Amino acid sequence: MVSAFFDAREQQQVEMPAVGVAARKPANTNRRLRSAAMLQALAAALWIPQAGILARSVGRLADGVGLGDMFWPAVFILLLGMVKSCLDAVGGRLAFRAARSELSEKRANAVRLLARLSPVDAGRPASGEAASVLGEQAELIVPYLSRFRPARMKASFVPLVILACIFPISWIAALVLLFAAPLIPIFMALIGWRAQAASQKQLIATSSLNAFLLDRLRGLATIRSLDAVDATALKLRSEAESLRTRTVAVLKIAFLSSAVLELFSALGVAMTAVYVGFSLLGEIRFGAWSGGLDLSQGLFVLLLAPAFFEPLRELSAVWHDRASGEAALKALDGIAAESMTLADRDKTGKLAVDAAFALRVENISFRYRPDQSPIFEGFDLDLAAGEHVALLGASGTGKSTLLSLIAGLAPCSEGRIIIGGASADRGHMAWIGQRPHIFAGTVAGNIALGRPGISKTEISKALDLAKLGGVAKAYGHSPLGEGGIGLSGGEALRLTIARAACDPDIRIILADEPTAHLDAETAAEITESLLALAEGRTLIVATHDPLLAARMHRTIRLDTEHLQEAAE
Ligand SMILES: Nc1ncnc2c1ncn2[C@@H]1O[C@H](COP(=O)(O)OP(=O)(O)OP(=O)(O)O)[C@@H](O)[C@H]1O
Repeated sequence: MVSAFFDAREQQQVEMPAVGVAARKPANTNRRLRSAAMLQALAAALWIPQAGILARSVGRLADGVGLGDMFWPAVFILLLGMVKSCLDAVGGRLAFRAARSELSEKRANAVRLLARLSPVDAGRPASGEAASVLGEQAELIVPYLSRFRPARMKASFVPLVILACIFPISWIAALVLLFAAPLIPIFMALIGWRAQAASQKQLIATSSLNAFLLDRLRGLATIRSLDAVDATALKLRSEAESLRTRTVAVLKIAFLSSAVLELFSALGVAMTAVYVGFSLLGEIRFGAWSGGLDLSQGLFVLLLAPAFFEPLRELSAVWHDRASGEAALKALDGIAAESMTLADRDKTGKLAVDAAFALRVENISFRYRPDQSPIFEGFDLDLAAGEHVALLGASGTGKSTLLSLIAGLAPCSEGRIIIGGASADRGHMAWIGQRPHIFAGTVAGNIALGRPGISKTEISKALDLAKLGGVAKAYGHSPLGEGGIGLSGGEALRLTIARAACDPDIRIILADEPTAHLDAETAAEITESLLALAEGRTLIVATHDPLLAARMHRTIRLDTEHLQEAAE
């Protein structure tokens, strides 16, 4: 078996919580994000009445009104300031919460889809890449939703309101702002296209560096033994260098967009200030409906001019959030796209759980990739309940593939597999693979695997059946190393047999070359343990071992050209 090296039960346990998380539907995130953005835009627009009161008060002071008359205007400005801060804070908080709940939903969905992926699919995303997208890159969605979206709404609403307030006072000031403003979005859009492409490349580089690193760390022993450390280090360096280049490219674009915006907003404000200044000095007598600007009007226009550009500057500051956020959303949504998924199996309660299961493979066809020649085409197989069968055949004839299809680790393109009279879920099957995963933990913990209702007595019975008592005694409460360090290949296999022996619901045992790479004595012991486990259960073994095959009720030869069945 190429990659389905884990216990089918473990796969199912991983799948369950993810489905549970996805089932909790958060409240309408888009609606919450819109309300948050509106609150923040309203807060920004409150500067207009503040500026109006301030300009009018200064004008009245210049006209000789006493300071005592400034009390109520000052109170209003203060009150408006407080309301503005509150609205901004509430809007920010709401946006952040909505963004986080959207992220959680997207993550749960991606995890659910990942858990549905077939472990025999060579095209599934690398673990490092999936971890990077889920853990690191997904976080970029939060600033995109909580900062960019409100900033975009502010930028499309506040400048228009300010323009509508300036226009009745001075059409020329409004015109200056109107001409300066569109240049900003045009340049930002031009830069934005490049920014998004650069961000996407940077995220891909991050994912591939993570995937590369994890893969090479797993194969460190092989790399050392083949003296390929230097070559691997060089490759790692070149991957890191490519990530550095792409990160710098993203930063360059971010700086460029800020520079463009600052330039145009500074020009717009400066031109307005020049006009207002000369107008107040009486040098310019056009552009205002009333002939010239008075101090209050001039000040009002001057106070609003920077506020006109402020939302656009804010938008520019978070512009790169959009590029990285959209790239992260795309990565998260596409992480499990176009991959082979596990076969759909009904979880039926009608199965007779106190008996072994019969198995019927009906006219199945299967290939891993569309460009590959079929491994099975119109293939049939019938197994009686409790029957023990060996699958024989030259390497590559599809023995492991057939076991995977029966386990539901990949879907058949045609035909069906009927187990116990129905489509059974994987909970009733045990997978004894060549490369069982052993977790860092005690022997007993590795057998129980946290499954509820497994008592100490059952574990000790399972240890006896798998002839693993000696090892468990020697380790006691000391943990095994990660990946089964401390166990021999044969002992690791026995541990898998013990795991299955603890589960009373197991009705079908699928064993993929359980005696491969073992010496004759250990192979014979494993065979005995396997037969003891399979008592009263249906057993299918893919093997090249004639001694193991001879102990089965029946052997079935899989050949590429034809299927030959030999009676026992
Ligand atoms: N995950 C996979 N993706 C694509 N092709 C695969 C995959 N796993 C196996 N194959 C191909 O499918 C064919 C059948 O492989 P399979 O592992 O089922 O053979 P097998 O009879 O179990 O071989 P062996 O006795 O060497 O274990 C082979 O040609 C193999 O290259």
